[in-house]
Formats: sequence, C-alpha cells, structure tokens
Amino acid sequence: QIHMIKFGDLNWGDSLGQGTFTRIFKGYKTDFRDGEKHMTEVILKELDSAYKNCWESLFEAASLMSQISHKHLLHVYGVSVHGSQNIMVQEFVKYGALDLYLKRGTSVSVSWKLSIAKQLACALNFLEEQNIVHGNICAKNLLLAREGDPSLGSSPFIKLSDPGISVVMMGNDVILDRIPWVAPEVLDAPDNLTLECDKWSFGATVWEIFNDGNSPLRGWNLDQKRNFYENMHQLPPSQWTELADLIAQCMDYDAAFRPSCRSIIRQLNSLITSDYVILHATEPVTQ
Ligand SMILES: Nc1cnc(-c2cc(N)nc3[nH]ccc23)cn1
Repeated sequence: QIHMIKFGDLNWGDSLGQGTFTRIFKGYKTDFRDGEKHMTEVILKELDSAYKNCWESLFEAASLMSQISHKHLLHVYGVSVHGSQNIMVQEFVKYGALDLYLKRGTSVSVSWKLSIAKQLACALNFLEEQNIVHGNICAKNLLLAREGDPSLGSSPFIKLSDPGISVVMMGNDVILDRIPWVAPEVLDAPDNLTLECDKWSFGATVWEIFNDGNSPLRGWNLDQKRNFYENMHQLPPSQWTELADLIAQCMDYDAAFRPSCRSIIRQLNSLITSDYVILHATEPVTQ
C-alpha cells in the first residue's frame, strides 16, 4: 500500500546531512496531474548501503506513516528502489528539525514552546487512537513547518517525522545511546514497544523544548546513561513546578502510571492558561 516512485521522477539537490544510517538530500519529484508537469519539493532519505538489511524496517516505518494522515504527521510520498539504492521520499518541511532550530538560539516564548508541546501531544493522541506506536519521539524528529510570529500572534506548526529504523534492529549500544528518550522497559525488551513508551519519550522531548534544544544527559557515556536508569534518576526539573510535574508523570519508571494522552492535553491546556505564561512572555535570551 506504499507508493513506489520511479527513480527517474526524482531530481536530487543538495545534501542536507545524515540521519541514523541514512543520507538526507533536498530534492524534487516530478509528477503529472491533469496533464500538467508538477515539481514537488521533497526530502530524499537514502539508506546507507551498509545497512541494506535495515531496509525492511525503514520501509515499514514509511508504510506506517503513509497509511495514516494527520496535520501533525509528516507526509511520506513513497519509496524508490534503484539498484542498490533504497530511498524514502518525504514532504519537505521548510525549517527542518526542531532541535537544531532551538540550538540556533532563536529566542522563543513559553507559549511558543507550549504550542509545540500541545501539537506533539495531539499527534500522539491520534497515533494512540489508531493504536500505533511511533517509537522515536524526540525533538530531532519534530520538523518545523511554520516559525510563528509573536508580533502577528501566529503560532508555530510542527510535523512529527517517521521513526526511522526501529530500535529492534539496532544493537544494545544504539538503544543505550537513546537514553533518556527511550523508555526504561525497552532496554530489557526492545521488541516490546508500547504506547506508554511514546509517553516517556514525550516527556524527554518536552524537556528538550524547554531547555533550548539541549540534549538531556549530553556528553554522557553509555555506562553513565545506563546508571541513570539503574538508579531511576529523573531529568533536572524545570523551575515551573506544574511543567516539571507533567514531565515527571510522563517519565514514570512504571509505564502503568504514565498519563493518557487526554490527560497530557488537559494538563498542557491548563499550563497554557496559567499566569506563568504571561509572566514569562518572552524569556530573556540566555547566552
Ligand atoms: N522532512 C524533512 C526533513 N528535513 C528537512 C530539512 C529542512 C531544512 N530546512 N534543513 C534541513 N537540514 C536537514 C534536514 C532539513 C525538511 N523536511
């Protein structure tokens, strides 16, 4: 049910960097609609030939995302296979990955951050309703389609990218390196990804959004990361107690205690209307 795209219909542009086992290029796909030639901006994700055996997992991730459509889920046009090249063709999202956008130091307001968190919660709620586990929720996989302009009062708009190659295909080191986004229970059973795992990752992603895109536990080695879970540590809490509480609820070591998406959305709505937002309208840019 995933669309197969003819390699000849793809035009390759600049390299935009690397994903996990993939190279990312800007590009265009040609298609003919009502007798006219259309060039659509796309992202081409080419799987490194060394990881050919992961193609099936990448293909599954693409199929998953192309089966469902939602305004906050990245659109996957299809895949193209050309000799040893395996390519996923995705919609191009103008401002790219949220973690890089935040790291570039663009100063954004608390309500901007809450708006992003709520959009991600809505995407997760939609996936939960379809009983679909994403498995790789993180700021790197949030793409910014619209910056939002505080002076115009227009809010940002994000799209959740595909999960990429499943952790099931990865070695234990890659799973450990995904601490603190990967839920603790995944370390013991990587092939048992549940909806609750996405809630844990949601908590870590909200932490990133409110920490200017800085990676939590940045620079820690795999042993330190393993100890973080073995000692059941939590990420440094925000000064905003209600936000810290929501993150801690999502990052509960007991999956059964993590809140439902409905509860997450309700709590975000109450944060959005709280006085804290007015008091911290535009955070001073911390250099
Ligand atoms: N589905 C996607 C994925 N990545 C982008 C993107 C946009 C941009 N401005 N710079 C980038 N640099 C690397 C990737 C990227 C766009 N759309």
